Amino acid sequence: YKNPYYAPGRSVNVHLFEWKWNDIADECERFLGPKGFGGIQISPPNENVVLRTYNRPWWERYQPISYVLVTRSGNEQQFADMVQRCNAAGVRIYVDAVINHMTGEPPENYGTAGNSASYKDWSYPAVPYSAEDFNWPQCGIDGMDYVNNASRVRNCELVGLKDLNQGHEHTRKRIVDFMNKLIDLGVAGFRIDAAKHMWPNDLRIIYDRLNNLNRAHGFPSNARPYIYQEVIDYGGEAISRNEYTPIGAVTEFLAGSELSNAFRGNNQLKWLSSWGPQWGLLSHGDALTFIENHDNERGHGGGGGILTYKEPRQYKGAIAFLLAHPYGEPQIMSSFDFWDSETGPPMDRDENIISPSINSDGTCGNGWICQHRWRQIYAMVGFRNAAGTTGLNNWWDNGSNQIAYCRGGNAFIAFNNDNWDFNQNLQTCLPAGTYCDVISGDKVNNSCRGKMVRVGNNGFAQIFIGANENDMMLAIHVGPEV
Ligand SMILES: O=C(NCCCOc1c(-c2ccc(O)c(O)c2)oc2cc(O)cc(O)c2c1=O)[C@@H]1CCCN1C(=O)/C=C/c1ccc(O)c(O)c1
Ligand SMILES: [Ca+2]
Repeated sequence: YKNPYYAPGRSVNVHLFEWKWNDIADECERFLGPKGFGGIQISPPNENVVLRTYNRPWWERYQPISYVLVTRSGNEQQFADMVQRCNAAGVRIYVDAVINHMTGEPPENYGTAGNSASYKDWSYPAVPYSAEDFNWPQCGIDGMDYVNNASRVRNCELVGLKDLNQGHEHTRKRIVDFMNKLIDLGVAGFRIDAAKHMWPNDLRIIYDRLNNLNRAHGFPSNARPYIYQEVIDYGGEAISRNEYTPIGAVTEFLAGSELSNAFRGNNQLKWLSSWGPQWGLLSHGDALTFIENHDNERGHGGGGGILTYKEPRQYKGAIAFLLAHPYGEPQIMSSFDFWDSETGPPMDRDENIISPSINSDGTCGNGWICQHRWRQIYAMVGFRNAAGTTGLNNWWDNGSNQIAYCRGGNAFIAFNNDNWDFNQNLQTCLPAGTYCDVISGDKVNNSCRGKMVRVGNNGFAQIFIGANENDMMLAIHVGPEV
């Protein structure tokens, strides 16, 4: 359950938050495939409640009405078409699975597929779920439960959302059928939303009933779905992410909080020489790493001070470090612009999601940020692919915020977060030759749009990063990006 089954040579997952299936399929063929992305996390594909009263907040997609595959992102046929086209382009699809709960008791009682629910009777007829499928007695999780009552965190309601009982056979069957349908359509795995709120043993039983990945989509035989479990755990709670690592990978929130802290300048970059489990992070094979996610980029997913696209220079630096370092399975966020913690995706007056527009320089418009299309970010996807399975070697630092390291003999990166120039003759570990710094400009048929770096026969090169340059890092690597 810990293998993403990326196509050969690919290594990075991008969360295309709230994108429509048709737009994702197009993006796989026109950008993500060619640029060497490994996979996409998509928004929950199952019917969610229509929260018109709150002006369609982003979190309505985390309030299920049924497992019917119709949302504002598209219908089942468009979903199947997206998976088929993305797999054909070498890009995997991971589904955000909301299986801890259904809706609460919002003013509306119908969903994006037009199905209704009657909350008073605990009835969700389009699944179908009834009272027996939920945890009793009805109770609410309060703040203190997170600290000292693990059972209530699992068996009580998260912000009033009706809490399913994954220990009940019928409920399990409905969940397993939902996930197996997606596997048979060709997806490579799942993000398990709110995993902290479900018993690990119930989850294990559910995972073990999932089908092997569909070989018609290019997966090897007996390939188990990739499972990464959302467990928000900064320490100090009754529930530990270590309860979930035996059954799948886990979202490592400390990666984002620690790298945000370091690249904000609150911790010297030199300390990152020991980055990984020595920092208290999960072991390598268990960790899905990221800077920010769809929840904490809005500032209330805990951890505070997480870097987002709103602070581009430090943000790009932190992402470059995350992607350049061998630790973890990294995921990057691709957001729409927001100005408060509720804002939903860009929509027209009929509340349909508006597609991203693609500008002539390759960036997005129509309210979409498309971080994955920022040169400094997609360049680091190519860097990580080129680094492959190599480790980290030849670490160098200046004792404060200038650092550099190699990935085997394949790649070299340097960072300057001090306020004076980085100007050093360093070992790049690369074969002699001329390389383009992929951060400062694209490499276009063997000429550099940005800086050029000349590596001598001994692997050394003069590395310069001015303190006031647009970006704080310089990255060079061998071979193709894909
Ligand atoms: O103020 C809110 N929520 C209370 C604070 C955040 O608590 C939530 C957590 C949560 C937060 C911190 C934890 O340590 C934890 O164990 C759980 O996970 C969720 C997962 C869901 O599928 C749906 C939800 O409504 C939530 C949620 O409200 C607003 C209004 C309702 C939705 N919401 C939100 O803020 C929605 C947040 C949300 C939605 C989806 C997610 O995957 C997520 O991580 C957070
Ligand atoms: Ca629960």
